Amino acid sequence: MDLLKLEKITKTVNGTVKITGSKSESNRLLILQQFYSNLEIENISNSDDSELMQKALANTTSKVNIGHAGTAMRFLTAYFSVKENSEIVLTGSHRMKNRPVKILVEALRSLGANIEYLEKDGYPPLKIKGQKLVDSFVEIDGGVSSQYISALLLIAPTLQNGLKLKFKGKVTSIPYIKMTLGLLQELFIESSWEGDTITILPKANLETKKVVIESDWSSASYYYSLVALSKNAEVTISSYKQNSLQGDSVLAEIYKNLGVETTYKTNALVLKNNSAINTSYFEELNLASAPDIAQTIVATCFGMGVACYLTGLHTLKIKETDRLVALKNEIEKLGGKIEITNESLRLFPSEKINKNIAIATYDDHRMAMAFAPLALKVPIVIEEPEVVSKSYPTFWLDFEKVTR
Ligand SMILES: O=C(O)C1=C[C@@H](OP(=O)(O)O)[C@@H](O)[C@H](O)C1
Ligand SMILES: C=C(OP(=O)(O)O)C(=O)O
Repeated sequence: MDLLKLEKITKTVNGTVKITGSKSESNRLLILQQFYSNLEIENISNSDDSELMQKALANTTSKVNIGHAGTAMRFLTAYFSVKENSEIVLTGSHRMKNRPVKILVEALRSLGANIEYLEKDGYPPLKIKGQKLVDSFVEIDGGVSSQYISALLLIAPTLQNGLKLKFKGKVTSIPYIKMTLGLLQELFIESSWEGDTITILPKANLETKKVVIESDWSSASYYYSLVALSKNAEVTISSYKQNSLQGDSVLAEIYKNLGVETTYKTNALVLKNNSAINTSYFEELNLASAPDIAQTIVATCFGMGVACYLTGLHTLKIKETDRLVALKNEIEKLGGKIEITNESLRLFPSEKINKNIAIATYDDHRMAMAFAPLALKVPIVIEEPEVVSKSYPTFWLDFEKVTR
């Protein structure tokens, strides 16, 4: 097993880092580029998930393997369903074969798609025969993963009559749906969201258009954590926009309560530690809109000895790993006290952190990156550190740059 031993960081965290483009925006725009070939994209993410997406779209064989990339799996299921005269087997890693796609497959089938399960009912691998979908109304459960909704919205403008999508029940991870609508809007595709229904109008062609992708906000979370855990720290990260399409930009507000001040300076974020902590903010924090930063927040709060009660975590169990269980296991190894349910997590304040603990990462990039900043408190070991490449391949180089 590969291990990365991180000595205790003694330096004040300081430096400048350029972070790759948002993987969520990249994977949406890559799909849209297939439909609108004069769309130009700049600052595409260099993450494994976006590289796998590009490879899949360029594929000329009968099988595509998208590894651990959830967005690629879901968006490509919709994409291959409308790619006329194509026939493809879409598969992924062992974990991907256990991440559900039934809600999306049923919605696509109701629009006329031809999709078959090759192993377990409701899960990849899928055999997809692409064809013209004639229907333009779909009803879908929005409470399990917003990726199913985004997948449908991405193909919607190519359908003859566009799409009316009606939600059954609650909707989760809403900012990701808004991101999809925001990108469609940038391509002059008209949409509306009224009550429980999203309507997308058809669009056949696009005038030449360039979109510059903002850097990844989920990746920024690890710098927020480093700055929160290090007095006098100052880190500049680029390139960010003042009006982000990424819901994880809520980090600026959340970490303000952990003593991190964010300033925008010509496309960059300057993060400074001002030690002004507001522990009551964490008495109940609902993360249904920003599930990917839950691990970072738990690790920061643990390192700072701040109690937190996080709710809205119902999607964490079906991500790269069951993130609730993974967090419980690793925080307990470090000597912390933590309780979990299927949708919430309670961390108790702790003063002591065990040294030289090997953190298991469960094929989950965010477990590795979220726990690394704890090296500011104790020497710590990260197992299988290369997992970071799923979203942030140069993470360890950048981490080194600001901490050593
Ligand atoms: O649409 C997207 O780009 C994403 C949506 C979220 O998933 P869920 O909607 O399943 O929570 C998020 O966790 C994932 O990392 C990326
Ligand atoms: C959940 C994530 O990704 P995905 O669902 O796209 O695999 C993530 O990046 O944290």
